[in-house]
Amino acid sequence: MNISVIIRRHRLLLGAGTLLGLAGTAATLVQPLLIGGLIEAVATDRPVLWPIVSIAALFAADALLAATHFYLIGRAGENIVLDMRTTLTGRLLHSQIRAFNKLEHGDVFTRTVADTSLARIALSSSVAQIITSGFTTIGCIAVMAWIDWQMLLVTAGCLGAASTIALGLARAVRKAAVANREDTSAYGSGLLRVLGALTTVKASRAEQREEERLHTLADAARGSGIRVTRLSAMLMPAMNVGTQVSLAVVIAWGMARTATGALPVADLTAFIMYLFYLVSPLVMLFMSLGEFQQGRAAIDRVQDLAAIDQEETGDATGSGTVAGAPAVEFETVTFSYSDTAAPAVNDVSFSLPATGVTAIVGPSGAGKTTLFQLVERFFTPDRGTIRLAGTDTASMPLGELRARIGLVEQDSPLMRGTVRENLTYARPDATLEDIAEAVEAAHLTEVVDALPDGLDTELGEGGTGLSGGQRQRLAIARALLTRPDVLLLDEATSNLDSDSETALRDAITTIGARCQVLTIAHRLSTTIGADRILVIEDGRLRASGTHAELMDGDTTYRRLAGRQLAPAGAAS
Ligand SMILES: Nc1ncnc2c1ncn2[C@@H]1O[C@H](COP(=O)(O)OP(=O)(O)OP(=O)(O)O)[C@@H](O)[C@H]1O
Repeated sequence: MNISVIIRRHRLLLGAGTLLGLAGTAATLVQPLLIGGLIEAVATDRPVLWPIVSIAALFAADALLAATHFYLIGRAGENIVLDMRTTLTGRLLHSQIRAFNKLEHGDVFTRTVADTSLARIALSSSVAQIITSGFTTIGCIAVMAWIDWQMLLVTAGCLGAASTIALGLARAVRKAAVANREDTSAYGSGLLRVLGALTTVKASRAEQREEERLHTLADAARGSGIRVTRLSAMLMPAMNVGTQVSLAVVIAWGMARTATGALPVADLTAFIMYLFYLVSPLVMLFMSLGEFQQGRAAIDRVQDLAAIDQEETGDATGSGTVAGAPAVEFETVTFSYSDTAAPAVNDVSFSLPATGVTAIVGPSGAGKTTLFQLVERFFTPDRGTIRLAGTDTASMPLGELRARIGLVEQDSPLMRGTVRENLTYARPDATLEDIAEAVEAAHLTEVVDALPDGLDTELGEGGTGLSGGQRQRLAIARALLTRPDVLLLDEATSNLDSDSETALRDAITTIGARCQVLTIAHRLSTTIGADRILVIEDGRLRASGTHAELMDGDTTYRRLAGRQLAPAGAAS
């Protein structure tokens, strides 16, 4: 994301808002001169109607310009934040899984929600404020010098000292505010971490410990927040003292000079009014500079996140299928998660026909899930080729590749929403007949019929409201709705009751008749019923065959089958 491109896109609104702000400032600056003129007219007995009308018109113009300036800059700011958030969410959704896995979710949340807001303030109101306050400050000083340069020197001395203190304070406020943002972000991340595993926290009786940890984090945020308030609280009084001292000096010296006739009363009044007008823009200038600095730090954080590596979507050169080709083919595929790690998949080759059930078995950490990640192109192989219906997946458009595959993960992520919304997530245009067919193939018809509102039953976060087995079969039905050529299924390791287990096995058999089902099997009943079994160990394909063949010929399979297959303590 390029911030200057985003600003350029909104330059019209920002420019118009700033121009109106400047016009409003000019209107403010003329006011004391006109009031001085009015005083002079009264003093010299000249007609006062015209000065009064001009002052009233100027007040009205000032109010109108200020309101329009505020609205336009606010609107530009909201447009900028929308632009940044839309770009960021797009970049995150299309990011490479490898890069995304490295991110801390709480931090992503803070950058997307809070930092974009700070960036908005910096890019819209702070910049506009710096320009208009700067203009007012320079304008006031210029007019004051024109009225009486000696009194300006006195004022500059007093206000200059106060400004130096204020500048130091503004810098300290900025530093403290950055620390406060980091502390708040740490509390947010901590909270997200705990809420994401609330059942584990409860089961581990860690509520008290987590409460204390979160309290410590929240307390750190309170501490830095109080520091921001303490420093900000001194900013205004520092400027006020400067103003009061300069005001006292200007009034005393000015009155003495008016008494001798060296300074007209109207000039003294105008000078004092400019002195008042000068203070608030000066404070605003310092505060806006501080805000802008804070915003710049936020912009850096947003830009950092937006630079996340993107998935290659691929071109159309790899489209299409080759008639009669195997559904899935691995040819000497090798893949490591990092340069230093041992290969998670090592020189694996196999070929699977258009239909049937293939079970993958192997000890925990053998590389079974990694095979799925490679088929989906969440990661790309270091060596070798993966083909889907005869076409190299590396050259296939990503959308086409994933449309041909159905993926059902072990913990079957369902989302908050109705059963129907969950089912049609990958195919929102599915008809009622399509839904009924997929639900039937996943052996879920009776379950859905028994739900209080059928397909319209609301599920909780992560699909709560259904049993683990039902959740996984719902995920299978969801995958089936896209009519995939290949269904990748990571069987749940959790113990299913015998009804659920039978339903799952029957569903796999039914679906195996219409596409290739590649399942990471944790149950003996699945491998016994499979057309072929691939035994994976240490990333290598060590054997393949039917249950009977492998029981005879492969020691690893025999050992796993003896343990009923699910790797002991598997937690993948
Ligand atoms: N995202 C990742 N980053 C780095 N290493 C990983 C990642 N995912 C898996 N690994 C490593 O790759 C190897 C294979 O993991 P994989 O998840 O494919 O095994 P698995 O056979 O599916 O295991 P399980 O049966 O326990 O689910 C393991 O050594 C694991 O530590």
